[in-house]
Amino acid sequence: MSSMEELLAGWNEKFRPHADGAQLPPHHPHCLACGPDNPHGHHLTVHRRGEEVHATHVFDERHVGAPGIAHGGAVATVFDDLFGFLLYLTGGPAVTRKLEVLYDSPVILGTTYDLAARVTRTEGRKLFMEADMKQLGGSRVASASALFLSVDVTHFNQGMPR
Ligand SMILES: CCCCCCCCCCCC(=O)SCCNC(=O)CCNC(=O)[C@H](O)C(C)(C)COP(=O)(O)OP(=O)(O)OC[C@H]1O[C@@H](n2cnc3c(N)ncnc32)[C@H](O)[C@@H]1OP(=O)(O)O
Repeated sequence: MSSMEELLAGWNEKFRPHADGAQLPPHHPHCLACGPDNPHGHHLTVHRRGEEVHATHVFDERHVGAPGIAHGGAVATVFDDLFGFLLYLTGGPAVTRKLEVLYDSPVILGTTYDLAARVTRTEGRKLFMEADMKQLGGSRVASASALFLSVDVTHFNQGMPR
């Protein structure tokens, strides 16, 4: 089976309907944000909650920017990937065209944060999304908005070894 055939076979399984409350599958085992087999990754676990996706996350020393504080790029990575989990609810592949992050307060290493994301609007191939990151039961530390564009699964052929 070629890599592309394997990708397509796995893809169909991932896009089956997921029950409310269910843990959603990682994009692939080595995904930087959610892949369980990526030693540098965030190992994000994400659940469906109604029409939103939710995660709790603790940034660690691998994600450090200023001492004790998460790197802004690491925070953006987690938001981008969380948006990627909404595709299991919208039912088809899409990729990030635009991502904007607002950093309200430093994201502190070793602290648990709650994240939630939702689709706010669709327009043809365009998916507009919003997300926020909060201290547990507390105030918002960052928010993000994104535009994803739906693509055919053959889009991912561009990353296959030649
Ligand atoms: C298991 C497997 C793992 C699968 C793993 C999935 C993991 C998800 C992980 C998280 C997500 C990622 O990191 S994804 C990786 C990062 N992103 C990427 O690599 C994407 C790179 N960019 C691209 O490949 C391309 O630019 C696309 C596909 C995004 C768009 O190219 P295109 O298909 O040619 O589309 P294009 O004609 O430019 O635009 C389509 C429509 O959108 C509009 N449009 C374009 N940009 C904008 C904009 N900023 N604001 C408003 N509208 C816009 C256009 O005017 C047009 O409107 P109209 O004329 O139609 O009205």
